[in-house]
Amino acid sequence: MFYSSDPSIVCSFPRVSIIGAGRVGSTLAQRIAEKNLADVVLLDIVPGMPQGLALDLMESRGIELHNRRIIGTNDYIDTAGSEIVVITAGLPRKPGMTRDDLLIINAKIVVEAAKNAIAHSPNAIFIVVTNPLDVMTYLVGQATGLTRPNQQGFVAKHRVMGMAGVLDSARFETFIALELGVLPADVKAMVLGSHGDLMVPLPRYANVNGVPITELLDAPTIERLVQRTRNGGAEIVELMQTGGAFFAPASAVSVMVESILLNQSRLLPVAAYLQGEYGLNDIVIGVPCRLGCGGIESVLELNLTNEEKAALRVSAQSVGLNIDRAQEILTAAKI
Ligand SMILES: NC(=O)c1ccc[n+]([C@@H]2O[C@H](COP(=O)([O-])OP(=O)(O)OC[C@H]3O[C@@H](n4cnc5c(N)ncnc54)[C@H](O)[C@@H]3O)[C@@H](O)[C@H]2O)c1
Ligand SMILES: O=C(O)C[C@H](O)C(=O)O
Repeated sequence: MFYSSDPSIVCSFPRVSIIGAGRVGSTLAQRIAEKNLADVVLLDIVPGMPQGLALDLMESRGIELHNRRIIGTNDYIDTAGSEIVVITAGLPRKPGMTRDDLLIINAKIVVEAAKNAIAHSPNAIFIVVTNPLDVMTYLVGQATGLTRPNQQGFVAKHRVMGMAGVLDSARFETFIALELGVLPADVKAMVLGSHGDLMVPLPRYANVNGVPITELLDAPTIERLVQRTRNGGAEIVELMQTGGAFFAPASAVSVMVESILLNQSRLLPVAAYLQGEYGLNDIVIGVPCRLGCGGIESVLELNLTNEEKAALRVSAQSVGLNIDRAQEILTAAKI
């Protein structure tokens, strides 16, 4: 016997919209659905493609034992009311390119995506993935208005962030675990700064179940692992020849989504809009943040050495130059 439902009770799962249903976007949709975190809307400009991916993912639900809905679409109207919007739309780099070489082409795509998404989900938290990551996150902050003061002078910068540090840290942890032959989950590391050659891995903070790696590895070995981490994205681009990494990037975004939706307050390296933290202003760069239901709950200011501070500053300067470049291009194109 079924009881009739009370119409005032609305049972709904959170909704995460993913703009760009390519390799990172579609893998992320799978991770979110299979972790039973949220219903997913996959949006892409290619007609039929996100719809096909969504149907394929829906058909795996009975086998994977979850009941999350996955919708594929080319229309932002279907993203309405999303708690989180993840932007992966844009081109990946090819062998020989830097991430900064994607600046011009991806800036326009990302700004358009951000404007469309916030128009339909005004309360959403934005997670940017598209490269060059720090600059794209800055542009999303501007395009959505989240990093500008509203009429009451309030800046909703906690609702916009970029994913890079979780991935770069996972790479550093992987290389440490491979070197030492230990379980990857026992290794903890933190990589700050921009998502590029000037990223700032922090060996001082890396450890295996609390034992600092400086007690387990000699300085030249640590330096080799740091350099491999800095080159981690390019290493995969060179091997694959047709685009970049997507399994680990999707895992990295999914832990950020999880920490927000489940209000876990995890301390993760996140590309955040800074207003004075670490002596940096009006810039997006990777720093340790607590992620909870409101987005970025706080930025943790580590007691960095002078050398680490200088590396972070150099990293931020290069992001700043590219932000200026992107803004000139967008202004010239009247976007
Ligand atoms: N931050 C990171 O750590 C990280 C990690 C991996 C990839 N990335 C970046 O993420 C981006 C996507 O990578 P990918 O491997 O998924 O690439 P991909 O080519 O597989 O997918 C990109 C998708 O974006 C879509 N797209 C293009 N313009 C669009 C628009 N205007 N609106 C909606 N969709 C649009 C394309 O049709 C394509 O399906 C790249 O810029 C890549 O460099 C960043
Ligand atoms: O390296 C790339 O171009 C993709 C991504 O930023 C990565 O680090 O894997």
